[in-house]
Amino acid sequence: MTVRTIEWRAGEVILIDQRRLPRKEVYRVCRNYRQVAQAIRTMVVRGAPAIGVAAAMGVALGARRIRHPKSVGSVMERVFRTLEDTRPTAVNLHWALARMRRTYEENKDGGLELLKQRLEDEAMEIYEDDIAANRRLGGLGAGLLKGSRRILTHCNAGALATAGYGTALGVLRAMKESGAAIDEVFVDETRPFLQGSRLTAWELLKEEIPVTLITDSMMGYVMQSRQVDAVVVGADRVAANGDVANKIGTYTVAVLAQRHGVPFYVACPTSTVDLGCPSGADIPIEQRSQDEVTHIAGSRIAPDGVHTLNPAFDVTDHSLVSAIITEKAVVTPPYKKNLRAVCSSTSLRYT
Ligand SMILES: CSC[C@@H](O)[C@@H](O)C(=O)COP(=O)(O)O
Repeated sequence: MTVRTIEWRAGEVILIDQRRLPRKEVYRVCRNYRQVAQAIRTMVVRGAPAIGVAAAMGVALGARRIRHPKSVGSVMERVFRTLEDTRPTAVNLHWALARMRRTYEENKDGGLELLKQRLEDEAMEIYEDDIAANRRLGGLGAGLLKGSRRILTHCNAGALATAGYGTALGVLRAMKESGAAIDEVFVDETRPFLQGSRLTAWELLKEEIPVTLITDSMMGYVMQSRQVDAVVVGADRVAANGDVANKIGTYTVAVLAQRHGVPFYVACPTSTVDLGCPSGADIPIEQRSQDEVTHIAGSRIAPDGVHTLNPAFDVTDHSLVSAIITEKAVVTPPYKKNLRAVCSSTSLRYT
């Protein structure tokens, strides 16, 4: 099955609208960088690697529409700033924009047409690199999870959350491709945005991987009743000490996994590791609209005027993480030393 999450087509960015899944497969066409920024902000496209790729394509779109060489500097600064400000937690967004900015700096004096081409090439390379990284980490993860037949995942870390293939779901895909038996994948629905029930369940069904949907409040029950052999989730940012920011509720899964002796794995490309961020306490946590909590699919489910909280992510302490599966290696504790060794030594600080 091929899910086309994101595509560059002759100067347009085509995105599957993830807000409409699973009921409708609708594709949105972004013709300028502002539309890409809006798509990221409103979760048409979501998932750390996918929003990084979308932002990179947004930069290429921004450059493409420049007509006068004199305005390059001011327009490009606006493009970078607008895309930077879309979502704060997923470091892949800032990582991809840093890559695009380097390309911009290296080519800004070489003529407008060349600059446009170089930015488009770089965005396409970020796209291809992400798929390649997912495939590699999927293979490494499949080796690590060998023998785990009942797996639990949270949120959506699939093809929809990346340029393709997926991270946590990439591991499951690679397991299936290698002939490993998967008896059951528990997917919790992941309130409030329901990435688990709407997106992960949809992807796994299409992939013909056995999926059992549970509500978030059932996680403890399935672990306590010994129905789960391993947990694998994605990540939005991994700090230098191995603390992991991921979708709200991940911390709860990790605590339960430790309580019940279930290994808790994080699957992410090294573009999700932020060596410039010392610990989870330094990761900015996005706070989203209260409507996501008070409404489901447009219907109000809470009384008018109720106070809500809507942090989109939480941080799982590295002591709860059994291993971090990247495209370069499976990283185990001590994370501070081993993450630095595995990732490149470049240590940019992304905010
Ligand atoms: C490979 S995706 C990893 C994470 O980005 C994913 O688990 C997640 O938390 C997505 O959050 P979202 O708010 O849907 O963008």
